[in-house]
Amino acid sequence: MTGTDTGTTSGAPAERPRQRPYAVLDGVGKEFTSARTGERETVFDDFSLTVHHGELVAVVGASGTGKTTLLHLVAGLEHPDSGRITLNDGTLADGSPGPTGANGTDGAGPRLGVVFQQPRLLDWLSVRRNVELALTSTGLDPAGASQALADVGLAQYADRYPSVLSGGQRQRAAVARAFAVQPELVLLDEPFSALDQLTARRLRLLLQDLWTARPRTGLLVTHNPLEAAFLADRVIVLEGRPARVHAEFAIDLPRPRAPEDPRVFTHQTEILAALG
Ligand SMILES: Nc1ncnc2c1ncn2[C@@H]1O[C@H](COP(=O)(O)OP(=O)(O)OP(=O)(O)O)[C@@H](O)[C@H]1O
Repeated sequence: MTGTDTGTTSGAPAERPRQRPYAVLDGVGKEFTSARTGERETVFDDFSLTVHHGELVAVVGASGTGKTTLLHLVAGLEHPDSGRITLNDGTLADGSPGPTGANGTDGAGPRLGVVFQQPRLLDWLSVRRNVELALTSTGLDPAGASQALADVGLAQYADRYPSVLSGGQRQRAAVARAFAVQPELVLLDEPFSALDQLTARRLRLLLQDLWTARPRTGLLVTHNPLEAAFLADRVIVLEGRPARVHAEFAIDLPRPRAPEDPRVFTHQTEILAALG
């Protein structure tokens, strides 16, 4: 394991942060009805995975294996048909039919920060207002928006509208919105795959800076083995239908990491090989 920790500042006896489970999927099953054939597709069957406190787990795998579904299950956007999902020891969802919304909970689940492939900003609000809205809707002080935008290098663009920003700046704003709420869990769904290579590289470095400043717990879905090796503490390779963990890699490198570090490259090569 690396030398980073969860950022917990309490003087409690040294805890092993990456050994405490945070997100636990236990025997999860998930089926969909295929829009094309009308048949049931079992994406997950008896699937288990644990993400530990302070750990960033990257999920890679061929298209259609269920990476985004996995993220949606953890976000509470999809409900498992069977099994159980717990976040920080609280049940997020179990396989029983329950109320919709926050996946069968009373809606007071843990605070999530989510970054999607597209920034999903509200075009009629300034960047600052977009971030403020995330803060107020989670009961936080909107004044935190300025710092969150400064943290991603957007201080001087705070009062502009998303439409006048570049794609990279918009995605920076989306990252600011996700991190502004001080999330317990960060969910990243191919966050940089819509950007050109240079911009994606800069955003990865930014994400690493944010993570190094304050390590968090996270799940990153990506098609990019370099991104997985560079950012994650652990990489899982999903394969098959129903999906199973075909391979798993611990990325035991200290942060900050350099994308061109040969050790990152070695892990990238291993992941690529596992992807076949
Ligand atoms: N809401 C839905 N309704 C019906 N089928 C769905 C739904 N969501 C996902 N699926 C199906 O579940 C399977 C897994 O989809 P998912 O998007 O999780 O895969 P993925 O690994 O993220 O793929 P990609 O890398 O292409 O984004 C696919 O066959 C998809 O069509």
